[in-house]
Amino acid sequence: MAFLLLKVVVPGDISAGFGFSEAIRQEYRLHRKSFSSRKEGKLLRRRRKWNLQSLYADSKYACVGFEPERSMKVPLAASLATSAAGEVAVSSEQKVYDVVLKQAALVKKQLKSSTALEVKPDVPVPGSLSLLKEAYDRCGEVCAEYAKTFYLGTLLMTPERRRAIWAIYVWCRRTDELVDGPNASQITPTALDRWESRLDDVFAGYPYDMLDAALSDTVSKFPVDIQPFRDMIEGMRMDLKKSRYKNFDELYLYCYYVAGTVGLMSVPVMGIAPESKATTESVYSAALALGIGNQLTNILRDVGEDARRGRIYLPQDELAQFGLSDEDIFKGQVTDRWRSFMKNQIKRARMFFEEAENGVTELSQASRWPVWASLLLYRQILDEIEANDYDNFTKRAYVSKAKKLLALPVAYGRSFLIPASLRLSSMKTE
Ligand SMILES: CC(C)=CCC/C(C)=C/CC/C(C)=C/CC/C(C)=C/[C@@H]1[C@@H](COP(=O)(O)OP(=O)(O)O)[C@]1(C)CC/C=C(\C)CC/C=C(\C)CCC=C(C)C
Repeated sequence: MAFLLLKVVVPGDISAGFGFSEAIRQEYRLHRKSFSSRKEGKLLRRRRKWNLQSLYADSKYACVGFEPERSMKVPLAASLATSAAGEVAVSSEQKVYDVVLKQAALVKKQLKSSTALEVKPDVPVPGSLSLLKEAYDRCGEVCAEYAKTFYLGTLLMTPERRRAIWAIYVWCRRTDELVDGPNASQITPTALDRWESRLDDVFAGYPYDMLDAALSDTVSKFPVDIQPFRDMIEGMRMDLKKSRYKNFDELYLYCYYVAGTVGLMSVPVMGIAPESKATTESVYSAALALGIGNQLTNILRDVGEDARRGRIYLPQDELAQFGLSDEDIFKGQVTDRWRSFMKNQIKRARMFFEEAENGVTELSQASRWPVWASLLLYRQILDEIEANDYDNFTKRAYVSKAKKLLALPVAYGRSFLIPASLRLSSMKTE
């Protein structure tokens, strides 16, 4: 299958610093509060910006509880830092947050321009409807083959949303296969450029094959923007040329590219609950957080496997803070230093999941189950790493079938929770 996908794609060629400072806590609370009402959204956004400006002076990754490097403790304007060479550097979080704002604005614009998030009807061209159905069915099959639990979860969604999510899933999977599949060694930056121009064609309504046709149809019906798709390809480019991450800022950007983007692609399809009072950008931020949490977990689970491929995704400066080096990772011994380092990494990943939780309740009810399932199951991998006494060098943490089965009804139950924005606003008026 992977080979088939590849053939289609490239035809022809082939703290110590983890203290949770008061300033960070405030920003974190403020961010959570932004679920309280759309009306408050504008003000909170302005305050969030302001907070980011002030917080960036002494902290980055406000929601992450990560203490800044000392060199960042200088007044910065809107998270802009001036490098020694005089260039203005924008933090990864700010860059990514700008994408979140842009995505949220796009959806709001579409909402205003009449049709709301209603699915546009199929235009009946003789013969094309059955072809399209076949294309979507094929996407469903791929999804069921690669991600059974997730596939099951999508069955509760409305048929239009379900098939659109399958189409997005398949595009993501194919993109990932380019750099992670069996033929990854043959992938060049040029092949990725070609994949990106093919993506342009998909968005312009000129699909290359059946699976693309499903995505073409999806993006014509839902307010899905091309940017997160482009960014995912950028993440794959990054993976081709980079095997070390200096600090969390670099890792955060990578995680956004390869996983945060999935959240941004999915929300316009999943839809926000009509009764939700959350701001659109807060829901997007939560979606981003879930993607980042998933990817961080993925990285923590696969430390040994990645090291055997010569890759270390863990932030180098944080490893050094715990007296660890690349050599220690390659040796793969579970020492007390490693345990302490891992405890902090796990804590950070959990904070992203926690940030995502309120957002899930804001999604349209029928879309929540697969998202809860994904959150609960992926987060449990962190518990399994702990249960393995942090040996992620020789053991692959996994969630047993029994635990998976147990998580599904829990996820189902949670999908009936009322949106956090309603809970919080009713708490305020009581
Ligand atoms: C309901 C749901 C989970 C929807 C997302 C569906 C979708 C389009 C998934 C695409 C996933 C994919 C193939 C991404 C390619 C890049 C990649 C491989 C990312 C890693 C995923 C897991 O990979 P893999 O299958 O290889 O893992 P295993 O080794 O088998 O464990 C990632 C770790 C990231 C995936 C990111 C998400 C699933 C983000 C989900 C976020 C949302 C759906 C937003 C929800 C909304 C709110 C408001 C919280």
